[in-house]
Amino acid sequence: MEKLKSAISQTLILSISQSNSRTLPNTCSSLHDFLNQLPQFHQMVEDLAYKDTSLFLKNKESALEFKLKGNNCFSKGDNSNALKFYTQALRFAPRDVNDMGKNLVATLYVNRAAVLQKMGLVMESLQDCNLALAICRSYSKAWYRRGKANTSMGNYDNAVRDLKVSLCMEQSISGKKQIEDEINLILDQHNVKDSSPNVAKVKDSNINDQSQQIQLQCVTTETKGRGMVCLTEIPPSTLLHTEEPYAAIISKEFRETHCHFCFNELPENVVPCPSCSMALYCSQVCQENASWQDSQCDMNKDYDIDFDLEKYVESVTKSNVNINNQNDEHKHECGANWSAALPSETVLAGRVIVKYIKQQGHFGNSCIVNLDLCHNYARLDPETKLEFHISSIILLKCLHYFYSSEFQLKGETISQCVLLLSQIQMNSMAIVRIKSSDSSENHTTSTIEQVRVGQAIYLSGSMFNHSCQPNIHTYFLSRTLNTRAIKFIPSGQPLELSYGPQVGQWSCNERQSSLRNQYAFICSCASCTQTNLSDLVIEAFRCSNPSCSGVVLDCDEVGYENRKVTLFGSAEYNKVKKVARLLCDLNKNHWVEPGFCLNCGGMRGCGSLHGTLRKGEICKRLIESGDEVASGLTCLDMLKKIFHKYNKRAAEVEDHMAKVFCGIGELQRARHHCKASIKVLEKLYGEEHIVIGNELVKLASIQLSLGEKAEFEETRNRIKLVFSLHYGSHVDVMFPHLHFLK
Ligand SMILES: C[S@@+](CC[C@H](N)C(=O)[O-])C[C@H]1O[C@@H](n2cnc3c(N)ncnc32)[C@H](O)[C@@H]1O
Repeated sequence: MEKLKSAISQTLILSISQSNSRTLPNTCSSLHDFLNQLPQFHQMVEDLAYKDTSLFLKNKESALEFKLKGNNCFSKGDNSNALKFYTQALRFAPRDVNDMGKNLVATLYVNRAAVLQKMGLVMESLQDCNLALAICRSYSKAWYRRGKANTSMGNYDNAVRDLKVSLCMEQSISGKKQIEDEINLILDQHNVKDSSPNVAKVKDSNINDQSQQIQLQCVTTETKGRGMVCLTEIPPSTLLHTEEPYAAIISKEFRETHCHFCFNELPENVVPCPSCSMALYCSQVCQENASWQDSQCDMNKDYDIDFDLEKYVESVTKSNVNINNQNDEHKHECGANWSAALPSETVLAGRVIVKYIKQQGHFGNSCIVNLDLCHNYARLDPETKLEFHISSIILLKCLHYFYSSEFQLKGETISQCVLLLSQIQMNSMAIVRIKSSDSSENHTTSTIEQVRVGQAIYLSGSMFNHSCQPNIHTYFLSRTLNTRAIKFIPSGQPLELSYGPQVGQWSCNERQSSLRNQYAFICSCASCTQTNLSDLVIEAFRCSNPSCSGVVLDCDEVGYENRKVTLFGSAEYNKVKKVARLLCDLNKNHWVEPGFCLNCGGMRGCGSLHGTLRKGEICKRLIESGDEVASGLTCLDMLKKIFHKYNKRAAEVEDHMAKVFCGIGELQRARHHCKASIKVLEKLYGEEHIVIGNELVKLASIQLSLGEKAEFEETRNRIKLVFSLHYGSHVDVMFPHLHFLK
C-alpha cells in the first residue's frame, strides 16, 4: 500500500484530499486509471485475489503431517497436544481427499473425538462424531466412537443403537466381536429399551430472552440529524431493541481464539471452514451459517440393518438449529489472501457489498451499494481519503475476481465504495465481549474487562445518536445487538448511547477531541453543553486553603467550562454548589479564570499549576510503576495535596494501591483503597454506572476473601442492581465466570 501511495502524483493526491461526495467519481476514476498503468498494482491484486497462490488453501501434505503428530501424541497419552495437532490437521485437510481408504476429514474428526472423550469432553466428542458422519455415513468407526460417547453420557439406548449400526458396517471379524461384547456389556448392566434413537442436542448458542420489543421511531432532530425516540415512557432496564447485523467481521487479533461467525470463544472442538484454512467456527451451525453446507461423500450401502438408517442418520448428522442461509458471508472471500491482508473495515465493506448485491438479485447499472447511512466523507483528513480511495479500488478488483465480468469497475462504483467505507467508519459498532475472571481459590483477583472481538453494521442501531451521558446501554449476545434503557426515559425523549467517550472517563475537552478525531463531529450532548460536577472536578486541582473543598482549573479546561457556565440541570446545580459555589453565584457576564478557586475565590496562580501538574504526574507514574508500599503511600499523600479529591488520578492511584495490597495479602488495606477509589468514581460517573459495578466486583472479591459476609452481601446486592440495570435478565449469560453473583 505504501509503495502504491508513493507512486501517486502530488496533483492527484491534492485533488483527492479536496474531494467531496460530489467530486468523488472523478477522483476515483483518475486514481483507477493511474493505478491500472502500474505493473506493481496488478501484481499486488493478483497476489491478493488469485486463489492459486493463497496462503489459506487446503493442503493434504500439511494435514497428513499434523495427523501423524496427533497420532504420536495420542499414543503417548499426550491428549492436549494430540487435540491441537488434529485441529491443525482439520484446518488443512481438503474435503475430497482419501487417506488409507477413508475420507481424511472424517478420519480426523473421529480421531479428535477419541481424544476429546479421553479428556472427558464427551459432548464435544459426540459432536465430532456427528461431523464425521455428516461426511461419511457408512463410517463404522464414527458410529462406534459415537456409541462410546453416548455410553459415557449415560444415553444407553442411543449407545446400543450406534454400536449396532457400527456392527452392521464393520468388516473385520475381530472388530465385530469387540462391538458385540460392548453391546452385551451395556445390555447386561443397564436396562435398555430397544427403541429408536433420540437425536443428540446440539449446543444452542442462541439465548432466549423475554424481550419486550418496543416501537421505536426514527425522527429528525435539530442538531444531530436523524435520531431514535420512543413514543411511550420506558422504565429503567427495559430491553428496547434487538437486531442482527447487516454484516459483521471478526477482529484480526481474535481470529485464532473466537468463532468467525458468532464471535464467542472457540471451544476445544473447533470446526474449520471446509474450503480454507483461515476461518474457524465454534460449531457446525456457525460454520454453515457463515459459508455453505457440506454434502456427504459416500452413501454406499453395503450393510443391512433393521431400522430406517437413512432417517436416523439424517437426524443425527443435520444440525437441529435453524441455519440462516442468507448469511453465507464468507463464501466470496474464502481461500483468498485479501480477506486476511486488507484492513478489517475494508473486508467488512466487501461483505456489505456482496450482501447488498445478493439482496438486489442483480448488479445495478452503476450501483453496487446504497445503504441509507450518514457519513462525514468531506470532513475526513487527507490521509484517510487517500486510503479509502486505494482500499476501495483494491477491494473491488478482488471482488471482480469472484464475480468475474459481471462486476463493473468505474469511477461511480468506486466512489460508492469510498462512501461505504466512510459510513462504516461512522456507523459500525465494535462487538464487545466481557472478560471476567474469578479464581475460586483466590477471590481477590476478580476483575472485568471488555474486549473488541468484532465489528458490525446494524442498520437501525446506526440511527442512535451519541451522548456522553447515555440513557441506553448496548451489549452483544453472539452477534445480536441488545439495547436497554438505563434510566427512566419519558415518552418522546431521544434514545442516545455512547460511541465511546463518557462523562467520568474523560474531561469535556478530551471527549470532544476524541469524537472529532474519530467521527468528525462536534458533540452537542447535554454534558458537553451544560455544567456538571464530573467535568469540573475530573482534572481539577485543589484549593491552596486546606479547609476549602473548592475546584481550581487550568487553562485547558477553562475554555470548555466557560462555554457552559450559564446552563445546568437542577441535580447538577446542587452538586456543583458544594465544590464551586461561586460558579452558581456568578452573574452571566463572569468568566471562569484559570488558577482561581471556584469555591472561595482564592488565587492559586496558573504558572504554579503547571509545575504542580508535572510533579503530580511524576508521582502518579512512580506509584503505578512499582509495588513499593511505603513510597506509594508517600506519593499518594503528595497527590492528595495537589489535586482535587475527586480528580480522576485519585481513583486510579487508590485502585493501584488496592492491587498492591492484594498482591502482598494485606486485604484490609486493599479494601480501604478499593473503597476510596469507588468513592471518587461515584462522583465522576454516578452511582449506577457500569464502571461502578465493575469496581464493586473487585471490592466484593476482597470482602469474600476477608470472610466479611454481611459487607459482601451488601456489595453483591449493589452489583446485582447495577448489572441488572444494564443487562437485565442476561446478567448470568454475560458474567458466567462470576460465580459469587449466583
Ligand atoms: C451513527 S450516526 C447517527 C445517526 C445520524 N444522526 C443520521 O442522521 O444518520 C452519527 C452521526 O450523527 C450525528 N451525531 C450523533 N450524535 C451526536 C452528538 N452528540 N452531537 C452532534 N452530532 C451527533 C453526527 O453527525 C454523527 O456523525
